Amino acid sequence: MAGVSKVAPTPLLKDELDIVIPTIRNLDFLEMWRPFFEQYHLIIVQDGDPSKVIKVPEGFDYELYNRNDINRILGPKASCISFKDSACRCFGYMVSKKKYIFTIDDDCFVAKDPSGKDINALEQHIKNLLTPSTPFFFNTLYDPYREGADFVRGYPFSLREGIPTAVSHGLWLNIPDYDAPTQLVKPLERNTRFVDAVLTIPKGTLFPMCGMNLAFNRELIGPAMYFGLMGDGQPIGRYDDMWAGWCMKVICDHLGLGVKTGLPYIWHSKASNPFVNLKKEYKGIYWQEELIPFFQSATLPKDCTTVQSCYIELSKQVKAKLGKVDDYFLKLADAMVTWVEAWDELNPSGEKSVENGVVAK
Ligand SMILES: O=c1ccn([C@@H]2O[C@H](COP(=O)(O)OP(=O)(O)O[C@H]3OC[C@H](O)[C@H](O)[C@H]3O)[C@@H](O)[C@H]2O)c(=O)[nH]1
Ligand SMILES: [Mn+2]
Repeated sequence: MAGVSKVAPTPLLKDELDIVIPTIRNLDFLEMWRPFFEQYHLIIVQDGDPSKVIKVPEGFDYELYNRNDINRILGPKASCISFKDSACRCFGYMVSKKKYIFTIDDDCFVAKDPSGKDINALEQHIKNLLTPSTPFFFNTLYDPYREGADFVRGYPFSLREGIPTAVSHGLWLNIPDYDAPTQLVKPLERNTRFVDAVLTIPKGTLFPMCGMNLAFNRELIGPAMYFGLMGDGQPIGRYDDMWAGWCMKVICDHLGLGVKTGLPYIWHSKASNPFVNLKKEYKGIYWQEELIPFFQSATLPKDCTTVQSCYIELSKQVKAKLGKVDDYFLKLADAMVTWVEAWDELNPSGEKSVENGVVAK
């Protein structure tokens, strides 16, 4: 029948996916997401003062962890989980028992597409994660697995099967995720451009991963999604997701896993204070000129076939090569090891080898 879509509906994955929210405030923002989120289990990571009561709207199924809970559950290993920084969200990844994670900030709302339709960001992330990635050869018509698109002429047929997708990186309308200097120079700039595309990030290419609107396959890449030590007592902030993205991408490239960016958009409503952000970011702005070459040249041995072994190997290289940049990286390298140890303690199902993107049973 004309006009009837033959495309199978996107699976809800409602029993296979947790939504992780880092927060310091009441979660009224969930009211706007209710049609899309109400069927899912939420993991709320409450940052800051544990005695503060976080109000969650009625009807949501959730577990909430504050700093006392993190300390109780992890004991001394809690030292690897940031305090007073959104990086604390990674604790939610660790305690989840589900195959997929979607993490979103509490100042991110439902955006509308150019037709005015509400965007179900979660549905789009699920589509991105359930369809393969194509990091080895660029498809100029963007996502070839999308309805109404395909591989273009000249695309090798031997590469059209693609590889499993580990990470889906969404974007933001309204307040873009700019660094503090850019925010200061362009305080009124708003992102109004809706680009209707999903791209695989090519193998060997790093990217700035933002944790605001992010989903991933926890079974494929979970142990690499450590949002590095930031916030209270740390010399840097707002590089937690960047650190995770660089470590994750090196490991995905090594194990044959894919990373996508683009749709879905959320509406980012609140610009955080650029002066506060500058204080948090400034060391990262010059450190990253040494960090990026490190990650660009990082190689992992063939016998690193699990995410955990890759991550431990990467932590050794961080300690050996970035300690000269600042002692902070010696501490971060140790925290990376603590994170994996804590992950394995809470997820005793054991390390799984990943060969060319396929998890060994
Ligand atoms: O100490 C804190 C501060 C905030 N949170 C929670 O983290 C989420 C992001 O906070 P906010 O929207 O205020 O900051 P942004 O600058 O917009 O965040 C971006 O940059 C920093 C991070 O990389 C973040 O992922 C980016 O989105 C929000 O849910 C707060 O409640 C916290 O847990 N602890
Ligand atoms: Mn925000």
